[in-house]
Amino acid sequence: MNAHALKIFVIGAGGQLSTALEERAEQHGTTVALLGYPELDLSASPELVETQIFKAVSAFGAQILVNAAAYTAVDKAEDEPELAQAINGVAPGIIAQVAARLSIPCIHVSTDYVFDGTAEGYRKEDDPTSPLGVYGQTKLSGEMAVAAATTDHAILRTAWVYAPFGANFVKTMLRLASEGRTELGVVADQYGCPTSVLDIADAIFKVASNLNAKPDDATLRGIFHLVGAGEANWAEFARAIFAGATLRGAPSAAVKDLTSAEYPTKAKRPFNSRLDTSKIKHIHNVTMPDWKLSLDIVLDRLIGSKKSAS
Ligand SMILES: NC(=O)C1=CN([C@@H]2O[C@H](COP(=O)(O)OP(=O)(O)OC[C@H]3O[C@@H](n4cnc5c(N)ncnc54)[C@H](OP(=O)(O)O)[C@@H]3O)[C@@H](O)[C@H]2O)C=CC1
Ligand SMILES: Cc1cn([C@H]2C[C@H](O)[C@@H](COP(=O)(O)OP(=O)(O)O[C@H]3O[C@@H](C)C(=O)[C@@H](O)[C@H]3O)O2)c(=O)[nH]c1=O
Ligand SMILES: [Mg+2]
Repeated sequence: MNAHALKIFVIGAGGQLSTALEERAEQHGTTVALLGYPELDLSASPELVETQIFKAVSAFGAQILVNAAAYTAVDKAEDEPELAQAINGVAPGIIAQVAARLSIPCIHVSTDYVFDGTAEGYRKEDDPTSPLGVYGQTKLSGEMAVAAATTDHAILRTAWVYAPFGANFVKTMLRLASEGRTELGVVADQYGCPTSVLDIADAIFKVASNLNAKPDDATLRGIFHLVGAGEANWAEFARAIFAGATLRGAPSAAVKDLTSAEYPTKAKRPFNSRLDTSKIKHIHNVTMPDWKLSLDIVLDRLIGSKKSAS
């Protein structure tokens, strides 16, 4: 182990992002420690949550604190607003307070669902927020709690996250096809930027290193949009997944375009979730790959490499 390795403490374990951070720590020359459920329950009393996190983070001697935990069940959140608010709205403020007490930067992760998706084009960091549902509302209050607790923060808004592990849209599509579904209806009127969690993790290591190197540089702090390059609607994303599955000899399904009205869900989703990433590129020198290239990497891990045509 590198004695000079940056020490990063991650809240959350077993989720898409926490798993990716753990997996990629070494190749970034960092040492990562994680604390997640069930050892830590972010919906427990704020006093208990703060005590547990403070103890673990200070014992590790962390130089950066990353919150990778969240309540991410968008529809279920409509029925459990208090639980979602405790985890997404309140806990991030406690985590950021611990970072402030220890004088270390806090990196927090948020979502495109803080926007209502009614504006055209790509959203910038200071565009007005207006979440449509409980998940987005609670994530927005988490952003505000972090900002209120410490100026030494980076809030990274990402979207449409997929990974070779955990629960995500790519794995859901592949599973439905492998269960024998030959046609799937998928919404084609919600647009956004699919993002590989492997790219998010790489960006977080870069941002962590920048924050650590320049503790007094305010321009490195604040809100940043961090999504895969390019754009898609969910039906296009599904078609790309199945095209990749076919090339790898795995089961695929035909995709039928649906409107959101034809695919009713408990929570409303934004129609336009496209995020502009020029700020993080300019300030942190983070360039996100095209989502189609990153999808290939994730599909290689999930179902193997492409079969050669000859
Ligand atoms: N997934 C997506 O499409 C998107 C995610 N984001 C944001 O990215 C971040 C990472 O999300 P991602 O990794 O994809 O999410 P996952 O759902 O894969 O992981 C969430 C993690 O939070 C943990 N968690 C949930 N409840 C608690 C609790 N009460 N106490 C402690 N830990 C808890 C989960 O643990 P357990 O599994 O044990 O419940 C899990 O490890 C989150 O901030 C999310 O809001 C933003 C945009 C899109
Ligand atoms: C499974 C399925 C989903 N859909 C639709 C529902 C939804 O509009 C879209 C994607 O489905 P999901 O369940 O992955 O959507 P959802 O859980 O809303 O995904 C969101 O998760 C949270 C955590 C975020 O922060 C967002 O960025 C976004 O990634 O596709 C279909 O149209 N057909 C299907 O067969
Ligand atoms: Mg979901």
